[in-house]
Amino acid sequence: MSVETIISSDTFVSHNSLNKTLETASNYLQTISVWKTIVTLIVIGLVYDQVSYQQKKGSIAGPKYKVWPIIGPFLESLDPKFEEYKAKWDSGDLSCVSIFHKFVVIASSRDLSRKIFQSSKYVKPCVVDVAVKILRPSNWVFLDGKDHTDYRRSLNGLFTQQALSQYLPSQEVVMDKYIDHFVEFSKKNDYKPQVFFHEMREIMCALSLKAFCGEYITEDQIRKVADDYYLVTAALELVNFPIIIPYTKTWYGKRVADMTMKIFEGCAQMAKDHIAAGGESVCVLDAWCKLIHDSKNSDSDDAKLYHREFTNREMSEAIFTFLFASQDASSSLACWLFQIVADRPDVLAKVREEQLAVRNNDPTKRLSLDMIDEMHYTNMVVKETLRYRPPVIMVPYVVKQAFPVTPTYTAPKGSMLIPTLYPALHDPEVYEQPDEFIPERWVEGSKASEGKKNWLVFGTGPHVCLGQKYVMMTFAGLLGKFALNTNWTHEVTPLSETIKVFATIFPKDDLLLSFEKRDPLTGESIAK
Ligand code: HEM
Repeated sequence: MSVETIISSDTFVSHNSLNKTLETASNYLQTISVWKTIVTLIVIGLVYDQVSYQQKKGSIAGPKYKVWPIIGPFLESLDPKFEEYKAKWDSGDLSCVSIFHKFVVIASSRDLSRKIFQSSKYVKPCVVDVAVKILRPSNWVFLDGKDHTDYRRSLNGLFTQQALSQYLPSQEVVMDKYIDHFVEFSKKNDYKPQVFFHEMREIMCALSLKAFCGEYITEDQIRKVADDYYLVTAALELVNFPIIIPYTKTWYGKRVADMTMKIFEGCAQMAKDHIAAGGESVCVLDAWCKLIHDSKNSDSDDAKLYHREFTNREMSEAIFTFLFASQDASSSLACWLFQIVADRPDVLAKVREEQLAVRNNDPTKRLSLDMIDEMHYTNMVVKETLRYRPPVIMVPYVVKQAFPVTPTYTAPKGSMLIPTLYPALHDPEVYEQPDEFIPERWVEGSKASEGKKNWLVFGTGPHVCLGQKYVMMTFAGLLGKFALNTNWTHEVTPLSETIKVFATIFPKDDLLLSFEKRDPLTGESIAK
């Protein structure tokens, strides 16, 4: 047989077998049904999902496998439980969970949390997709890096001691109004304790709106925003549909946000006119317009921040972020503060004693920043409430580029990285008996007051809370006035100390209270 014959017969044989193979494959392909293809794709998807999870998880704590493929613990995340979060924090300094395609890393030690807050090169605040639509893409809160730092500098001036003291008189008017309202509300229920969760949200909203917009916002507008604002919170929950479909939560939320920003736009114009006419500054919008106005005659670096036009729309968007940032956290603090103090008559007695002392026994004396600075014990009570029940327990950030969080773990780009606040604020090394409420732990020079690294209530780093001084001032003033002018009772239920997570944290029984008017000098309840 010639070489050619061998080659050609071999070729013939291989052609023959190739044809057979193709035929068999084609027959096979014809026999497999669509569902088999789907099953195969699903299996590939599941395997990919598990492998990708293992790769991202590396050595940190977390479920060995995604127990619920693809969705992960999505169903649990719809109804988050504080105890489940706590178990997660206790499972390791870094732990993880994967929901759908989102890989989430949770940092629960003080130092890792601080590191994340301060690593703006690697992370930025994580906002739910729909937030951009509700708060609008042009909103300053979505700025990052230097743009964010510069914008923040222009807002810092609105929350200095001097600026805050201007807002206090109109805030005090709101406090007086709500003292009467809480008493009236209680009277209608024969002074039997009833749910005060909604009333606390309302007073917080009214206080903020007065501080932000002063007299430019009407009582009706305040009531409307206070009534509807919860729809914005619901629309911005971590788990929500990213597209706005009519008559869904996000649609209602956007409507309320637009309505509120429209009101703020009008207020911004009124503030501009008022300051241009030489008017006094009494609210955040005034203070902002005044800074812009005064900067015209200066070339300092700070003044240059205001050398451009701030449109009414831009100002309204910023004011909306203040309301958005403050409403849930402040309502949470208000609920815990009124509950905790009512349950501890010794604490309330000390607050009352101090309140009379700082007013030289004249309970009609109006609030001032100097007076609030003298309320050492009252301030400690507010601070201890923030430590004991920090309104914000975690702050979600997103990883911009692979982030070596520890020498052995790098958080992948695109993952969610969550520094926690609660564990640092319950660290037994800094706070003895961390689960006890002890205002005295904050006396000057104490371990707690020196442990500044643990004080993460307001975050730290470039995004640290803009309103922290405002919070301390408002709550010391508020607690003082209620302590002097009302006797309030709290009905303790088995759920009072159980923590409910709704963006921030609240007592699970929604806070059952009743208020009576009190004579500030004798302590007697005033005629019903
Ligand atoms: C008890 C009340 C409050 C608590 C516990 C609280 C807590 C926080 C926390 C934890 C952050 C994130 C910080 C970070 O990422 O490092 C934050 C950010 C912020 N807070 Fe507050 N906050 C409160 C009230 C307020 C109020 C009353 C305002 C405004 C008047 C406000 C304005 C802001 C703003 C604008 C940011 C974002 C800052 C930025 O991205 O640069 N907060 N807050």
